[in-house]
Amino acid sequence: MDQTPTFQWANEAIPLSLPSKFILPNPIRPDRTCVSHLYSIPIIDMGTDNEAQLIQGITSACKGFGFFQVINHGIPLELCKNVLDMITKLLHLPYEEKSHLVTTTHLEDGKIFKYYVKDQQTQEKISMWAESFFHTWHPHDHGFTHNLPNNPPQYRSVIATYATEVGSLIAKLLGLISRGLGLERDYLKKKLRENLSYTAQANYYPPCPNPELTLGLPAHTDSKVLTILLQEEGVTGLHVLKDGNWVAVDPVPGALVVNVADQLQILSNDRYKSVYHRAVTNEEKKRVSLAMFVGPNHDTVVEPIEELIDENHPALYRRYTFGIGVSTGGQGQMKNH
Ligand SMILES: O=C(O)CCC(=O)C(=O)O
Ligand SMILES: [Fe+2]
Repeated sequence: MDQTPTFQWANEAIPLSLPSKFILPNPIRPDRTCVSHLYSIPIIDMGTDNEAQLIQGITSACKGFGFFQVINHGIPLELCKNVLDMITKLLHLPYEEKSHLVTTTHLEDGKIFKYYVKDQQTQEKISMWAESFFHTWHPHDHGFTHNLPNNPPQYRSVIATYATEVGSLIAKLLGLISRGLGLERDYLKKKLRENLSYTAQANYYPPCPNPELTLGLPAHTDSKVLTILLQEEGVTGLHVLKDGNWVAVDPVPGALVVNVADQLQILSNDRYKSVYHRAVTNEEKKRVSLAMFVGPNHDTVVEPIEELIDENHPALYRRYTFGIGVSTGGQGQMKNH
């Protein structure tokens, strides 16, 4: 039984100083790493009529940053707000009411998990200052909502509506990304056998007494194909690695953050990069985000796209079956979704 001071479930009072089990070793503390304000990730207007320009913008963002924000994406902003509100309500429930959802098993469907990293020297687990609610989803088959909590009462219906909207956005983005790679619009969809797997992670970062000593999520890349991240406005927490510096991704009102994940890097034979990112915490404000991941199915074969390989661009990855090739790493450590 873990006797160290409890984390801070979202609804608990914040302690005056950070309990030791959250304190990261020096080299990976966020205050030790440089945060650059020289760059910001590209903002792409999905509402444009100029598709050639849209494809060009997405292509250059996938090559340069591996991240971009989309505006005029077609998902009602009111719905996005409701999603973040539902997540906040869920994680604000008294611990007794949500304890049945809490797990120590990584990636359990419909469960709340707390990430940790292992101290390289002592092998001790260091907890992240966050709660993450993980579940599967599907754009059309809303049966997945039975694995979601029924309190708050609208949680299931709000996430179901959002899932359909995000599904359409993903379909559109996969088409534009395919075109940007010089391929037919439905290439990636077909390559992934139209048989995609969908997972989601809602993250809640309570205010933290010493944000310089801990993280909300450690540096990681996402393991699927594409991630669509909805983040709360008015508080910055996401950092993206660019040329060795961390770049803060300030929320743009109404925008969603899109990032290339590992399988798209492999499919594109490294034309596009799956980039390290992390979440930092904040002294005054809580922060909420929802990452919607789309990836290959367990039995889908992944390999660099044939059309992108020639003498000058030899295949950089071997062919493998997604469910076998993906290493989950240590339980609860990042590489995860
Ligand atoms: O909260 C964030 O901004 C980052 C979330 C994230 O990277 C993830 O859930 O994989
Ligand atoms: Fe991530």
